[in-house]
Amino acid sequence: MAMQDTLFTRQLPADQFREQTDPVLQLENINVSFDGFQALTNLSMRIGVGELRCVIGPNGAGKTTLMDVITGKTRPQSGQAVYDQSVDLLRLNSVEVARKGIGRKFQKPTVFEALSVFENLEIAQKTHKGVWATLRARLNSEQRDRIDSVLALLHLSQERHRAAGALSHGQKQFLEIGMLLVQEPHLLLLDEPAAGMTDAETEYTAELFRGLAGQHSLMVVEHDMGFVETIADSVTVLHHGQVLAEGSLAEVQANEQVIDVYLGR
Ligand SMILES: Nc1ncnc2c1ncn2[C@@H]1O[C@H](COP(=O)(O)OP(=O)(O)OP(=O)(O)O)[C@@H](O)[C@H]1O
Repeated sequence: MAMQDTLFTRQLPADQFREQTDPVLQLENINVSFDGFQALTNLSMRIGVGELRCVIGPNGAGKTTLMDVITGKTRPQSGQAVYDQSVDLLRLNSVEVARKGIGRKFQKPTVFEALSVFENLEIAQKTHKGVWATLRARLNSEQRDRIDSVLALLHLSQERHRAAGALSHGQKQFLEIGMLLVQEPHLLLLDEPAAGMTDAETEYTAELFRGLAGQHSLMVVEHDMGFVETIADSVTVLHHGQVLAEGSLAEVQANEQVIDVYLGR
């Protein structure tokens, strides 16, 4: 069995009937305003099962607000957000959203610096299951195997006993992705994952995401167009809180409005 297979989200009985075209996430006419400022306007988009979607757009376009809505941090004034075709995300808080299988990585890595790499993954795995009380309990072999595969996948096996604070910036970013993967998410939201990485780390991140897609659905917010070009199945361009264009990378790159507001001539 390939390592990637062992990382597959535990299948639900219904999964065998699902197609990649089934939406894992459906947003319909989302509106968010802050004190009268309209941050998202009638925003609709859907992400398919196993799809790798990049979201691009100028500063202030609403990319972070979009992720905040999906993860229960910001409540829209109106609209619908349905996960996995049945879960109404707008009724859930951030913790409940995470438990449903939506993992989010913020731009700045937030690992526990004083703990080892392994302990960071262990805590992520245990707290996800809501078992703070049993934090001292030993991991079962399945959990340990999963941590080992995640360490290998992220090229962190050699660092397992090192304090997370001693890792390079790029390695911390990988560790944080690992902290999501041990929770077996269906949908991963990643905010500028390649920011501050070396060229080699960026290249490996691209390879990693390509490997994760198919087994997980990914929404990647990214400014680095080179990175977007290497990973994107499909791209959504946001502008002034609205979807300006959506399609394959080639399609959005050829779109005159996208060139004007974002890519430049
Ligand atoms: N809590 C808030 N209160 C008021 N305005 C906000 C709030 N959060 C976001 N905004 C505004 O909403 C708009 C969209 O912001 P958002 O952070 O979603 O954009 P972004 O596309 O993520 O930008 P960047 O690429 O700079 O991260 C911005 O004009 C921002 O100033």
